[in-house]
Amino acid sequence: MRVLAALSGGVDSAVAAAKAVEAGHDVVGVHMALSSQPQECRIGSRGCCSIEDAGDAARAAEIIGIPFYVWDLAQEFEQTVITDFVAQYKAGRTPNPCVRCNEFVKFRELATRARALGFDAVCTGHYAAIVDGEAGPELHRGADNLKDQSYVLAVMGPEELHRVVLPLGDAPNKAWVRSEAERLGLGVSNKPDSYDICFIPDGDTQGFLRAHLGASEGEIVTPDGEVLGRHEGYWNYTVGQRKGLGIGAPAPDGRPRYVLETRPETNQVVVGASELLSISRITATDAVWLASDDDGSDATDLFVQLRAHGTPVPVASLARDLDAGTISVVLASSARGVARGQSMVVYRGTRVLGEGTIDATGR
Ligand SMILES: Nc1ncnc2c1ncn2[C@@H]1O[C@H](COP(=O)(O)OP(=O)(O)OP(=O)(O)O)[C@@H](O)[C@H]1O
Repeated sequence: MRVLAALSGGVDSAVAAAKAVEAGHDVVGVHMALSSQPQECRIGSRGCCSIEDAGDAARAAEIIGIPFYVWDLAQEFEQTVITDFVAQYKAGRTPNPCVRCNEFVKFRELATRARALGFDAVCTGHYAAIVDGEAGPELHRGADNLKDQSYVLAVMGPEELHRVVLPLGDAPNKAWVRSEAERLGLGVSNKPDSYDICFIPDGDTQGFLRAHLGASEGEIVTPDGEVLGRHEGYWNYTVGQRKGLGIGAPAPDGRPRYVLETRPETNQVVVGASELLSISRITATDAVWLASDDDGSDATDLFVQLRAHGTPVPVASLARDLDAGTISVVLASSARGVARGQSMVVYRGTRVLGEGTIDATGR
């Protein structure tokens, strides 16, 4: 196959590209330049803006012996992933930008360009596996449970399943990937892992949101409306958060309070007892369904994962309406701290069946 290998400059994608070559594919490497402010790049940073990363990607391609290009997708990244990130927080949700980057940038922009140029598939260093099933390719969890990235890949949609190569799906762990990088002579074997949010390399999400959304003082209230304190922007709070509420006194019964909800329309943050966080019904929107042979109606071995690296929760029943783009589940055991805006990924065992964005929860 003609394969376009997405090289981030990190160790995973370099090893993945080398594996694609070893598997006999005709491989070309591409690095996506994703920062619109490259002048702010700091040497040693591992955000999406690092110039070092492009250089590392180029060196890896040279060692592997494949042609290499840099594509400037900064505008697409800014207009989709970053814009969506800020808008979602403003709407009182907790977005996952890696999911949106996969959806908008890697499996839309990059994959579309790859197809237009005659490539059969895109290769990435994600830890997830494409398995040949009876009804066609299936997306499964990676062999390394700790690194598994199937959660952020479900959004690729059913067509891309046929056009993606994930050589690290059966990698036992990161140490093995690093040793492979060493064996292959790739200079990036000791490079640290990338940040959670690549466009916030200093990790200060609150500072980033303050810069984009300003400050907007409002009330911190109980579910009954009692005012307990003030905040400087509801977007600084996430459902399930306990620390940093700044409301001093605990509840009258001495138990800690948690963020239950943020209300953009009234600029309020609602806090309450931990049991109020438990939910057992979820509706997700913008659904994609990857499994043509499994509609999720049989609850055997059916789970949902509700955040990256979250523990899978068993499902009692699932209903989907793909025309309306919704997936609704009743959980077999309750889940806590489920935030709107996160992905709900549906698994049968290790297989990803579908995905949607959490829009509403209920008890
Ligand atoms: N800027 C980029 N240019 C090209 N491909 C990228 C870029 N960023 C990420 N990717 C692709 O997406 C995959 C997953 O990205 P992620 O940010 O999770 O990196 P990672 O798991 O740290 O992998 P790596 O060690 O390769 O950086 C990478 O392995 C790579 O194939």
